[in-house]
Amino acid sequence: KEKVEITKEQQALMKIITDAYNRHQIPQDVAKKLLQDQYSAEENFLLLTEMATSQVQVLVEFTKNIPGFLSLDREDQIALLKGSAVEAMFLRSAQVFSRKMPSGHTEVLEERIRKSGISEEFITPMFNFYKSIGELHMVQEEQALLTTVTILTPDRPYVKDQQAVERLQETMLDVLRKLCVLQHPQEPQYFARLLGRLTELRTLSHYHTEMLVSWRMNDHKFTPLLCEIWDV
Ligand SMILES: O=C(NC1CCCCC1)[C@H](C1CCCCC1)n1c(-c2ccc(-n3cccn3)nc2)nc2cc(F)c(F)cc21
Repeated sequence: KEKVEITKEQQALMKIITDAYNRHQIPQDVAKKLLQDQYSAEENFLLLTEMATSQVQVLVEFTKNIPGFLSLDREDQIALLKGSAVEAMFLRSAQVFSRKMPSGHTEVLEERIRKSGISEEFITPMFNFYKSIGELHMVQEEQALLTTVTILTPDRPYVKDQQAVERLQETMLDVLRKLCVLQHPQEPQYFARLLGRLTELRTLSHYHTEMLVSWRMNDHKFTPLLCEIWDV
């Protein structure tokens, strides 16, 4: 039975990433807003575009704290951000949905999102993903590292130096693997389950353009930043 040990530098790396992840929360708590009031499809769409725009800005700040990210080729940094922004947004949405809330709140939140204007066909896969993330009961270090691993995906479109990204991602995967073994000793397959969610996340993210244009309203407006990031 090999003894799993997180080295001093891996400890330091995890602290930098987790602190950065927690520092860059979304300004106002979208869940609280959705629990307070019921909004029209237009208002919900505007809320989504506002939240998504600020999430991209938060993501850019977060990546600056990933050791080694700023040493990557500048254009590759952009390609990684563009390629992971939608996945990072769904991952953060899943983490918001999975937060412990007073009893009954999650049900109200789910109902508000179901009725927000998203077309029916995407509701099930989205909530299946949210619930599968919730079942993992990730600690914040795991959440931060999972987002980092998602950002450092070497095979995003237009990445030139994939090996450099692969080396960074492997560094993060090694820490995440050890953390999973230490945090979930009863579940030797936990790390594999965690990575399996990234496959589910990529599939869900394939729908996002269709989800946007099928939002139950006319004349969908996007911010310039979202036009860059979302293929709309
Ligand atoms: O604001 C949200 N998510 C943000 C984004 C940035 C980071 C923090 C959360 C939305 C929200 C905007 C208002 C209407 C109702 C949905 N949200 C979503 C969501 C829904 C659809 C999409 N789409 C992406 C492409 C097409 N649809 N993205 C996120 N899931 C959520 C889960 C929550 F617990 C939850 F609280 C909100 C959530």
